[in-house]
Amino acid sequence: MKAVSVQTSSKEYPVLIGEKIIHELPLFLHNEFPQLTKLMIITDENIGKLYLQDLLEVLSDFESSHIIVPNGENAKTFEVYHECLTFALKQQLDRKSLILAFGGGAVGDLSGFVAATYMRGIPFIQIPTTILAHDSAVGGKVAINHELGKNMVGAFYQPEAVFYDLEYLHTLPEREKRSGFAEVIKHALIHDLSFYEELKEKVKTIEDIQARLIQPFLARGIEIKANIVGEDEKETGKRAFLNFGHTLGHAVEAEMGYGGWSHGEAIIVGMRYAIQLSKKYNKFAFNDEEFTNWLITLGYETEIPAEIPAEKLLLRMKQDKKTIGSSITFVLLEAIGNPMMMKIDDEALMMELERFVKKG
Ligand SMILES: NC(=O)c1ccc[n+]([C@@H]2O[C@H](COP(=O)([O-])OP(=O)(O)OC[C@H]3O[C@@H](n4cnc5c(N)ncnc54)[C@H](O)[C@@H]3O)[C@@H](O)[C@H]2O)c1
Ligand SMILES: O=C(O)C(=O)C[C@@H](O)[C@H](O)[C@H](O)COP(=O)(O)O
Ligand SMILES: [Zn+2]
Repeated sequence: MKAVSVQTSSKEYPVLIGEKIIHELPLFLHNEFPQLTKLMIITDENIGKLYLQDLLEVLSDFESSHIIVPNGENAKTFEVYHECLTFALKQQLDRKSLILAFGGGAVGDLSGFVAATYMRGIPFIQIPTTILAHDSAVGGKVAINHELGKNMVGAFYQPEAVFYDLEYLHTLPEREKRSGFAEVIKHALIHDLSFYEELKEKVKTIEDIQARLIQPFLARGIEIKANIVGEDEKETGKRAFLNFGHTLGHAVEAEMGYGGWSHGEAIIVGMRYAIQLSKKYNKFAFNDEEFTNWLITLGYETEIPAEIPAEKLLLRMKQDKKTIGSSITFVLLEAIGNPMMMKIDDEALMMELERFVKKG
């Protein structure tokens, strides 16, 4: 088992990573929450079928209820958020109750937002089940989507702990492995050249993204994220680096209809775009061709579907949370491991966007 401590100004908590570590949860609850009244598990249809029964057995000492929400981005809606609050009220959760977010990033973001707002905040624990969730379960960004923008309604609200049991990863479909690995690549690009080189060396095909092999990469990604969030919990400065690739990525997700492209698929294209901007406006020396070929071998889309007009993406990017006034601010790289922020004007962005839209 590996443990990473996240130390933010609002809360310190452990991220426990390893196979079968879910069995440590009851003791943690007994020790840390001696007055615990009820548990409410929020999970989705897939995880509900695969693992809910096991989790209920692990938690048999506790009074618990569960709600099953739709899979994927369909969980991050106002309707589902409202249903969760209604369920919590009907179950009479109180301020000594605790929510368990059991699933991928969508369940984690939704459940965290429910926990942050129910009775003005009750504790929650993340039990991530995807590769991507090495990112989403850590750092306390919780949110639901609005049709006008991704994660537009949310909070910074840290979990009490993250129990990352890697056994769950064995059932992940290939597409979800790929999606999650995109955030691992992001962590390497913004923070650590040798980590990036190691990823290229060890992950040559999608089959290499397996639970056992990926464990140290997930732990490394979590350490990188924990360090950044520890310094800047509420994104007043360097936390924005974790948004590398997301300005265009979120625009693509929204424009494709949430869930049309997965989060990781969209930020791969977003990172390629930010890399091009970095080369052009920030003297970033980078072998883009080699990077793109690696992504293609791993099965990623590297271009934006032709049916999405560049103008619409530009408008979406203007609603990015890093935009101040009407200036779109990008996370660019000076070198691998050396990110910075830069405002880029619309004309330059449009010019570069045209290159990323798939030619019919
Ligand atoms: N809060 C943050 O800091 C942060 C960071 C990154 C991403 N996110 C958000 O996370 C979401 C994406 O997360 P995700 O990729 O984990 O997606 P997800 O939660 O939508 O899960 C993806 C799919 O995989 C299925 N699944 C999950 N675990 C499984 C398992 N072990 N076996 C089989 N199937 C499984 C789910 O049911 C779903 O259909 C996006 O909404 C994104 O915006 C948040
Ligand atoms: O934790 C962060 O900070 C991130 O930016 C991590 C991102 O991978 C994640 O997708 C996050 O939800 C994006 O945040 P947003 O503020 O752009 O919605
Ligand atoms: Zn992300």
